[in-house]
Amino acid sequence: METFGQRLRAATDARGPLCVGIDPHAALLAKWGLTDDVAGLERFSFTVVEALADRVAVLKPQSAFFERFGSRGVAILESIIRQSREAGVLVLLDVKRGDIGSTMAAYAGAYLDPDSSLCADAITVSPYLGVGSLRPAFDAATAHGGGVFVLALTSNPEGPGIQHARTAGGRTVAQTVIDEISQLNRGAEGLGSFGLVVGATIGETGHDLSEVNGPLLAPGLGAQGGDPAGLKAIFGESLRNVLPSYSREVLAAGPDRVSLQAAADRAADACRAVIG
Ligand SMILES: O=c1ccn([C@@H]2O[C@H](COP(=O)(O)O)[C@@H](O)[C@H]2O)c(=O)[nH]1
Repeated sequence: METFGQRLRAATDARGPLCVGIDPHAALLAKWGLTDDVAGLERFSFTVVEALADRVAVLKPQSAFFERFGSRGVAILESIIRQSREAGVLVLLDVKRGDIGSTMAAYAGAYLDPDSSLCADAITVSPYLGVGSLRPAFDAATAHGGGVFVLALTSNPEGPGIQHARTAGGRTVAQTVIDEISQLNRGAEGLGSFGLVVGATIGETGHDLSEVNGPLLAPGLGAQGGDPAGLKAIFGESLRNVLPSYSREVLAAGPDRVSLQAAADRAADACRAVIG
């Protein structure tokens, strides 16, 4: 079975290193001339999938914007995950789950087991209960060829308060997460399937990403002020494993399909110029 890391590498080699987030903000629905309800959510999401599924390496639906419409929103999330995967684009579900191991096993079943209608290629998780508590997600990903991205150095300004704090051993909390994920990718053939989330806004922090050998999701480009030109300072020699991610900056170009595609192409070109 091909691993998630191998599938991601093939996708970025073929289509360029770009992830586009599907974040149906109320403000974007209004900008697109859509109603802030389930019908607007559906039109918005399917338009993005139809415009970009054969163009970008990864689509990243943000679960929160679907959950806010309850079960009918989650049903649309299920549909776009299925349609996107059928169209050949990898789906990273940004759902940021994290809990004690026994509960984490249920989340892993929901998002990484192919028998679930919410199964994606990969998910985001939070290590706040300890990286070890995420073990059921790592095991499910290994069993089913999926991927897991663990929050390490997030793009928001509140992140460093906790992520840069020092543990008893002297390393930062983020470096501890980075090192544990690096261990999981040891011995992987090609790119590992266990990734990290490292914001494109954080600048140079002195964290060592050189041993990760897994994908590095870089959100925060565009709307949050991150710029592809800043990626080298953050990622250094690990630049080749970076998966830059844009949501609002690209989505704001809709609803016209050609404009959405042009915005994604511009973002991909800007990232390719830095990452190669
Ligand atoms: O550190 C993080 C982790 C996740 N995100 C998510 O990415 C998108 C960013 O959207 P933009 O419109 O491009 O700002 C959003 O879904 C966040 O929840 C992040 O921004 N930072």
